[in-house]
Amino acid sequence: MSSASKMDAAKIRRDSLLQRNMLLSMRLNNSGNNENQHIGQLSSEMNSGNWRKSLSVPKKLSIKSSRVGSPITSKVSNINHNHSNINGKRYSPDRSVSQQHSPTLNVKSLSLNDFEIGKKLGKGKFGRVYCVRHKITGFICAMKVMEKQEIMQYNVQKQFRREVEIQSSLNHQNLTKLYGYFHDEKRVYLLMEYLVNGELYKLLKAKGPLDDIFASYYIYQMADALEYMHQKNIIHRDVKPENILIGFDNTVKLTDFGWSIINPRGTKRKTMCGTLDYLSPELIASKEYDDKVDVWALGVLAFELVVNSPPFEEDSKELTSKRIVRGDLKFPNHISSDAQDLIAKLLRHNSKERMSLREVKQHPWITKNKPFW
Ligand SMILES: Nc1ncnc2c1ncn2[C@@H]1O[C@H](COP(=O)(O)OP(=O)(O)OP(=O)(O)O)[C@@H](O)[C@H]1O
Repeated sequence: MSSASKMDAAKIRRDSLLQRNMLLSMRLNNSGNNENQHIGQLSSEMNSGNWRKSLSVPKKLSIKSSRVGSPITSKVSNINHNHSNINGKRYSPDRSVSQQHSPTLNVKSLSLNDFEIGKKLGKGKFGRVYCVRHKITGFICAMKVMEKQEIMQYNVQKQFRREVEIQSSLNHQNLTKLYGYFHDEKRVYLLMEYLVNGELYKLLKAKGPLDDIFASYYIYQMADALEYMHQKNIIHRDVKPENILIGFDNTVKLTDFGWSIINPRGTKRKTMCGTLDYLSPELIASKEYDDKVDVWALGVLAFELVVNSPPFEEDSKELTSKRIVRGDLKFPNHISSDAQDLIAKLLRHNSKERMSLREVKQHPWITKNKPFW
């Protein structure tokens, strides 16, 4: 190895360690955070309502460490400093995430009292997500807290059950893992893998557009995740940067399975869903569709990563829809010809002509950039 590449390798290792240490030095505290105090006061007594009914979540919580080994020098290594600003207890500095025990916990027997509640990571339509630490094992994960009343009020019990069932049935390095869930009188708590570097959407806003090395690495990982889902007859239906979280070493993970659906091979769907900029022509035209809608969304994602805006964006929804249906795709001059070729092959109006996810992973844009990941 040349001395320059040795230095690069050392820097990559340092960046990787820095990220890991940031997580380890995270402090968790309930003080000064009313919402957290509120959660802390909750009764942890479990009841046996309908919430458990028909859910096939894993009985055991088997927690594994993050992947170790760094690819590209981290463009995201600095975006997460806010995660270390939590006041309170400090984790033991001599235990890295990868060295944490892999405890096997019975999820059903867990309660809120078993966790220290840390920083609020975000808020969705039906709940808030916190970084939490399991008190006995020291394991860190993300906890999504949802009010039962809200779930019932909006009549989304069925959608919620499906989301939990689908997410807990998936096991892939580029899909956010759901370890399990428990509930008490008022709330349901989902325990998920904690993705330390937040949403891809925020990275794009802060540092986009991405260069081909980063963008191709992210697209490769998403293609692999979607191929795995499609092999299991599951369509995600809401691929977009807001639903992609970044972990260590630029690992990206698809999340939010709220729109995901099990779609047996050969059958077609009709429900309109997703986010306009990422909708395929067949969805816009309310035609029948299949898993190729995710392939289209991957093309929109690839375009957004390298250009920093979605390909058919216009001032109004109507104009955007028209451009999508027309297939009015234009590339800025600076986009590499390999990237253009891949994106154009993903954004084919006729869904049958869209490139397969396997072909995506072997496309020259991917293979030429792979050595630099
Ligand atoms: N596993 C996780 N690790 C780290 N941060 C997370 C994790 N899950 C969610 N978050 C953060 O919490 C925010 C809220 O997540 P949540 O899943 O509740 O809603 P959402 O997917 O953003 O929106 P919606 O509920 O509208 O679909 C996310 O935007 C993300 O920033």
